[in-house]
Amino acid sequence: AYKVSRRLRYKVPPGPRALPIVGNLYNIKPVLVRCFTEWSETYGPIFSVYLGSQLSVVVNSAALAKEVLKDNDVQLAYRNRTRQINKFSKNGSDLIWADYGPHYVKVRKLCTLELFSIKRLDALRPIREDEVTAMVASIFDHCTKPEDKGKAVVLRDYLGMMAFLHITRLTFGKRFIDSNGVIDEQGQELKYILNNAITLGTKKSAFAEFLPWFSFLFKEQNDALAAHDARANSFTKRIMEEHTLARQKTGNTKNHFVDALLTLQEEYQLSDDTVTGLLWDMISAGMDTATITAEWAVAELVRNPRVQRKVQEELDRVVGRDRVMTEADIASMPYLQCVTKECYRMHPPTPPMLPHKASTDVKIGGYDIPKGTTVSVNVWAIGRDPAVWKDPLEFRPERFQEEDVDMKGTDYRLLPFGSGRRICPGAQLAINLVTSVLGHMLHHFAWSPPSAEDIDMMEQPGTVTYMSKPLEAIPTPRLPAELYKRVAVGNV
Ligand code: HEM
Repeated sequence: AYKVSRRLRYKVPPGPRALPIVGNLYNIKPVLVRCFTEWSETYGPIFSVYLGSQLSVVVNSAALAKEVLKDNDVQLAYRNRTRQINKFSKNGSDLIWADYGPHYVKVRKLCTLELFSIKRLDALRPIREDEVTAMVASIFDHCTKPEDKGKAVVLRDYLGMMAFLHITRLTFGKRFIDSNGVIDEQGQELKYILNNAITLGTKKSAFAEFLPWFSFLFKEQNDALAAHDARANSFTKRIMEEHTLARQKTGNTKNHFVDALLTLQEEYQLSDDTVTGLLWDMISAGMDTATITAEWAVAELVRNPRVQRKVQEELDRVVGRDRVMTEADIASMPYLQCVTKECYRMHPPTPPMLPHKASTDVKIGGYDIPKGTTVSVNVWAIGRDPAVWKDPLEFRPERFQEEDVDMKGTDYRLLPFGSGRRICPGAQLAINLVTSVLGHMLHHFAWSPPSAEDIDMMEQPGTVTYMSKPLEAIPTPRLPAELYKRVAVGNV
């Protein structure tokens, strides 16, 4: 009766037929962005989809993205927390899962002014360069072994390790790897926690969130979540204690996030749950995203040798062949920056973004969006929309030389980091890291495909867009051997 009365009161966007109880869980295809893009061709640029009984609205055009992220920014700045996420995030006491309100505003201010300030990003640059050059060194070691010469490497292995070491170092202030290159005991524990979080999110009990009839699975889920929480908390507590001790001993405050948060805890009146939640937010938001973008970028460059050569010409002109590039060189390499942008256009790593939730009734595209509805922006579809991009399926960085399009939230055609008050606070950090990774990879190596077969450019199922098949490519060194050393930094 409630549903019927709601249906009569509201004119919600059209969408695929939803069954009772399961909604559209029965006909959602595994690669979410492709499924949503197909549905937008059938039902229009705004459509409804039911995850169980939860109404979700997906928008698929730049004009509608503006309505969501600008015109109704405040009203759509809540988050939808499932029971499981509520537990993980301690009822949204972090940033990612907090509803918009005084807590959110305070924590967001802390992120903008303190964690992601230009000064701090600059102070943390040596960590980025250290990890990128360490990755280059290990690819070089591998591909120059006589038995591996000319063979393809699985790039994700290297990118994943670099991203793991970078984000954990940035957040927890430690490199969890010993002098033999083996992940130490604490690092193994961290890896376990991260993998377990993914497992918990994909277990059958996670579906119980959408299907109340399966709530008997909650018991199993609750136990697993409590055990996970205890391990993650004890890990974080130990790291925090180590840092507090080191600070007391040396009197020095380091630049990484754990030290920053502990020293600002009183000033910003942050609970322990918020400090812990913020640390894990940075790890979960900042790890896969960089790996995904860099892997797609190299895949595009292997498929487009013309573009690869053009970047290498720019690198040789600006950096030369007798030194290693640094982030400071990026400003002088406009074509490399266009390549990064083109990759974010075609392969945004979190394409339906994080769903926003309506805190009140709003109207989008002339339709009613009742309070409590979740709203997603399909930035993958927008980045490939022929109405706004010429030849959208062609990887052509030159389009950004012809027209400068901002990718940090002011142009609704290109929104890899979202826009408005919930825009990704790590956007500049991510752009710096990915551009630096690409620059180093192309300066140090020429990349070629392992066979004449075209690379599989399909996405993996899920909400983040990993390549369905990890990229394999052959690296051929192009600089003198002494330039392949890790540029290690000490205590940042
Ligand atoms: C390629 C890299 C990245 C991409 C494409 C990306 C993209 C996004 C997107 C689309 C959102 C959701 C925006 C919204 O809800 O409207 C987001 C949120 C967020 N990102 Fe990123 N991100 C990246 C890297 C990072 C990094 C490196 C960090 C931190 C170290 C980070 C931290 C966050 C946080 C904390 C939020 C939640 C913001 C909020 O809810 O207010 N991200 N990101």
